[in-house]
Amino acid sequence: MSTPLVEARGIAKRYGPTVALADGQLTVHAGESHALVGRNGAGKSTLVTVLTGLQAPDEGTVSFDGEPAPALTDRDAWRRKVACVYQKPTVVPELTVAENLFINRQPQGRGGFISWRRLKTEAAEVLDTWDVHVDPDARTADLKVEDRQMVEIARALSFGARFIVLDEPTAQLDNREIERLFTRMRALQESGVTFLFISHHLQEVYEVCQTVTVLRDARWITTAPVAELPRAALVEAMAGESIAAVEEKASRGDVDAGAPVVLEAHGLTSESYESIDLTVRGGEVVGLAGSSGSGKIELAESFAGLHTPTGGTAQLEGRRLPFGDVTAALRAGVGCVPRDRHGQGLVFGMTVGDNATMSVLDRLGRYGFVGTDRKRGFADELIERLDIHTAGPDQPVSDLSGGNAQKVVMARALASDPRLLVLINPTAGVDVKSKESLLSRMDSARDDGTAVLVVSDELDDLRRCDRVLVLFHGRVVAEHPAGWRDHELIASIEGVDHHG
Ligand SMILES: Nc1ncnc2c1ncn2[C@@H]1O[C@H](COP(=O)(O)OP(=O)(O)OP(=O)(O)O)[C@@H](O)[C@H]1O
Repeated sequence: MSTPLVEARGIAKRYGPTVALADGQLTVHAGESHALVGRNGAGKSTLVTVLTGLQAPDEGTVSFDGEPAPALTDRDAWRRKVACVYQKPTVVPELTVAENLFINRQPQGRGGFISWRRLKTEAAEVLDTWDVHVDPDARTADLKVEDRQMVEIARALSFGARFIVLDEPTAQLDNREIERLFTRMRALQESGVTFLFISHHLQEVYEVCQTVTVLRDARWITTAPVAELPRAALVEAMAGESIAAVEEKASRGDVDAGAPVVLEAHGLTSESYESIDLTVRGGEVVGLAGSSGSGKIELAESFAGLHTPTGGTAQLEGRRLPFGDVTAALRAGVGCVPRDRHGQGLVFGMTVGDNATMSVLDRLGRYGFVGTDRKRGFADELIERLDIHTAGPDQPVSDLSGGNAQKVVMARALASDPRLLVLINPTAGVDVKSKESLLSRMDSARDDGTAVLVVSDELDDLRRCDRVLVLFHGRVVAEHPAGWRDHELIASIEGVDHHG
């Protein structure tokens, strides 16, 4: 067989007592799209930091095309080999696309000054070569996520790298954008680009990859052509147990039509949506679906104080819900899993336990004093209930894997026993098994009579809802009671069965 483009052998990496990787292996051949999958905390991101030269492994070797990887300090040599496009942008938002493409290597004109004209022409050339339709003069912050990802890919390719790691690239994209990304990936693959694709959406692995590597508990488990590893076997490799145990079916009881209305909104309007009327009863789970510009996220954020309507009212259990104030919304009884766990969800300098319990400190102890044991016990219970992979409540949240950090956000939203639970893409970045445990937390909140509003691009999440409202250009255009067929929901999300 030909020399692999990338080969990592026996990679070990420890952080103090935590073994992030004990035996990481990866062999990627030129021209393939290779999936890297595993449960939250399995070691995927750790392997990527080693493969991209951001960290040296404690043990093991990496080679590219049969040659040992460059020295860690030789950043230019690494840039010519590999790049990773993360969920969080690595481009500078305030700069233009052209400036980002040539950051730190601007073409120089006469007298050593930066030649802005040349910079723009060369940027346009790079974008053109890789068929990226983005204005080089656009401010990067104004780009849509999919365009920002393409600019990052083009930048990596312009350095000479032909191996691109995509770390959960679909997490913030809607269905149509995902299809476009896959089309671009296939085209780039034909031009000789090789991808390592990390995703918790296994159907995507089957759609766009030819080979898959599974990590579990910090170890390499298997590498196989995707065609030879059916879904059940793949989940079993990831979870170490059979699929039946992982995906026990959810039972969804009917909502009590006489249950009291918990949330009632009238005529809600903002720059993102218009004239929205909405009611959610106790024990009811209402889904909000729509494409990325539909206003569904802003609408849900309005109830948690994260987005401010310009008109209309909302009442929570008969009391007016204050807008634009997160603390007031929390006090009024709203728990929220926000869309951005980095910006809105977690305090990264604090421990897992402090983050999970910070919204309920006043309830854990009187007069602001909280017994450490009490808090610890409460945090331990949340960690256990949500299956959070951590060394314990004292571990800083910044040390957690992405999916486990998301579970801490969920723990915090549930800790205050909210009357209304607002969940925005709650299962983003969460592995198959943890997804079940998160969704079953949603089910038990419903059983306790909580009203739940969930925004998601995941059909699996929306299937758990009693009804799904579809937004299109800021208006509710369809309502689907539970039991809808996938194609019906997708058609109304895409605006096919109505005239928005
Ligand atoms: N800087 C760090 N300090 C301490 N522990 C860390 C650090 N980075 C990662 N870990 C630990 O290493 C383990 C592997 O984490 P990693 O981020 O590689 O997992 P992952 O497979 O990418 O998970 P996810 O799917 O949730 O993103 C986890 O237990 C994590 O808590």
